[in-house]
Amino acid sequence: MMFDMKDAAAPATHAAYADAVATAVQAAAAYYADGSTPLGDDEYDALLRSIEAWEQAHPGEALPDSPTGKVAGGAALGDVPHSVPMLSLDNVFSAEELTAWAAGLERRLGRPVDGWCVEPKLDGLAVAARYREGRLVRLITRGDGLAGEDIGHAADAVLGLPQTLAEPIDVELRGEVLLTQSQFEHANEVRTAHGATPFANPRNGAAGTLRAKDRPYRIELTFFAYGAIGLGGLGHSALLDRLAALGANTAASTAARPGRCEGVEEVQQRIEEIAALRADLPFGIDGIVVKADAEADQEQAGAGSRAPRWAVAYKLPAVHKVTRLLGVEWNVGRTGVIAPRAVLEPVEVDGVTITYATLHNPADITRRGLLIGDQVFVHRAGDVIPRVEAPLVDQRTGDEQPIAFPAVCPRCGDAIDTSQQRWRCVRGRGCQAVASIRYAVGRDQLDVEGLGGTRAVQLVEAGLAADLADLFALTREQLLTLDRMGDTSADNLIAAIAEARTRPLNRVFCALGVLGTGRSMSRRIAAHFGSMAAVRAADAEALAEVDGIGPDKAAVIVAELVELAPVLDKLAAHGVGTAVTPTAAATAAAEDGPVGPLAGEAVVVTGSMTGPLADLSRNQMNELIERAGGKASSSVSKRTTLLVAGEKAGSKRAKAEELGIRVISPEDLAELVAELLVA
Ligand SMILES: NC(=O)c1ccc[n+]([C@@H]2O[C@H](COP(=O)([O-])OP(=O)(O)OC[C@H]3O[C@@H](n4cnc5c(N)ncnc54)[C@H](O)[C@@H]3O)[C@@H](O)[C@H]2O)c1
Ligand SMILES: [Zn+2]
Repeated sequence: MMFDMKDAAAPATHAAYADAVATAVQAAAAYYADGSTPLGDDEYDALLRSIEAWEQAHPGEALPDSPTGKVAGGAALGDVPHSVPMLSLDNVFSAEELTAWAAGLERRLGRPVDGWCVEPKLDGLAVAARYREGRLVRLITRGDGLAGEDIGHAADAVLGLPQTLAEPIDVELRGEVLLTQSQFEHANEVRTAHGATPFANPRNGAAGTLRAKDRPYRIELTFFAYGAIGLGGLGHSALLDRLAALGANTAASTAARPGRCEGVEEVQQRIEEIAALRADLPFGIDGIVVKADAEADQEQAGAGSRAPRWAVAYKLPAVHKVTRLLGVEWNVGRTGVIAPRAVLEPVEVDGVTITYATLHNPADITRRGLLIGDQVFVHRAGDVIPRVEAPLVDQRTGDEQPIAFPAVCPRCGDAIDTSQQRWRCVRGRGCQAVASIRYAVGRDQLDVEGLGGTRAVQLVEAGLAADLADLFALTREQLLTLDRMGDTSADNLIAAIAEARTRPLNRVFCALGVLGTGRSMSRRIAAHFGSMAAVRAADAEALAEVDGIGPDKAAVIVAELVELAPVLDKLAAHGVGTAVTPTAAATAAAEDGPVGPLAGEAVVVTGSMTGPLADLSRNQMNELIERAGGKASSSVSKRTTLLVAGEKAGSKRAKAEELGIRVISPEDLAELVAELLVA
């Protein structure tokens, strides 16, 4: 199967072994007390496996407080004795281990197992619920397996755990109590509203809630029954049906319903099915439990001191991991929604490294009580976007900082509509329009003078322009309808726009604001394809041929261009960006290599320009160099062949001299490319 947890190597020395035991004991104590462990479950499991490995290699030397072989690792206690011990489960981590385990059970029985039951391993806490004449009289935790804690005070708030059964019988139900995802979200909302610290994850919340007494608020939990004492004569799947008939909630009410399987192959298949459902289940599972279904098989197999021999947990990779919240970014979507995103210290969850997680909306941040610098639980399952669950409040150092909420739209600077949970720029879609027009008319793109600041806002608000292509359709009469727009400014603006019509392809492309394509990438794309039509016709593979575009970026560019199709069509209709630039490839093919006064040169420009080049921006300089057949770049390296050093050239000049690179002045360069300057 796809899940594989490598056995950790045994500690090398006795001291390392003792350290490992101490770490595990501490983690388990925190985990069973209120779930506040700093270890992810897979880290704990790996630690336990390494402890086991050492103990197997050193028989008789195990430390007495070692967690191996104990229910709850010996960390939980209680004073209400259990009628029948409440055991844990042995684990397997792969299809091979499961097959070996099943074969072992059949060897022990001396016959094939008479059917299996496969069900979700609910990620909560085991409880025993005692009923007398059908009425709930006692609710107890698992504790150390022999005795647990009385948590009767919490019974009221546990949904799916009936106060009265459908029949007046004496019975003890066993099952799991957990917080569903929505119960967890609600719990943290209620807790932060009461000034209490949020729960780090649902399991932690379930543990804390079951224990707590006299809280000024109520948090609901959910019960799933999966066993009973006193309902003999039934196989496991029949027992589950009976529990449901008595009125208890079981996993049969969920998409991951328990099912009987005949052979191990069928078991494997159902495991895959339930694993695939995991991300969409409204509650957490940390594995899948496989049980021999027949009562006769169960009785004959019996139990060890920690776990039954007729059932096993097939563990799924941990979906909760602890990492650090480094910051929060606020991104404005195309419709103006302002969404916060958590920036995380990279952490691997289920084979994928995560650096971002969703925070949904500002209320969500408040509800989770997050601070920058917090250790947080992140959750990732399947292809769902990872989410931050909550901080580990007792790991705080005091250096954590509050998360700053934006006061104005981070994209256009206008006000934010905070009346809904999802914050939105008051401009809605117009926010994108203003920002994208402002970018498009910038000095290094279309360079339209007189369209900065409020003019772009006015055009968008008057409905005269929704994107950069609309600028080319503007008439003098339309402009004159705008506030504070006189004849002269209207004429000037019309003239500036007319001039922008003739901008070369690289600048028009850059003006589109396609993700990941700044000035220099736009130059490369323009040089490679030669026309907007060729860029639009390119698929990801063709785009990936451009220097610096990998397959991921190529796919993003293709997707963005598809979205921009209406804008590109309008631009083409206005004749903007349609001029054909001789492509680098065509030039090379025709002339056996690039041509021009800077052919073959890798050029870097530094310092301020003087002489004939004094007025050129850095972008214009780079364009000039490329028109002259050179390759412009921004940093000096061994590949650089020419440095143009203007006034106040600093470290780049020093580095070029150190590398023995030819250094010339702006005037020298102007002379070299004089032909192009005249044109
Ligand atoms: N992160 C940590 O620091 C830390 C510390 C201690 C333990 N743990 C985790 O706890 C687990 C060990 O705890 P455990 O002893 O409670 O055992 P377990 O969780 O591996 O398995 C036994 C438990 O599974 C539960 N369960 C859920 N669904 C069930 C079903 N359908 N049928 C039967 N039982 C079902 C029951 O509560 C049962 O007691 C390990 O997986 C470990 O990762 C983590
Ligand atoms: Zn905005």
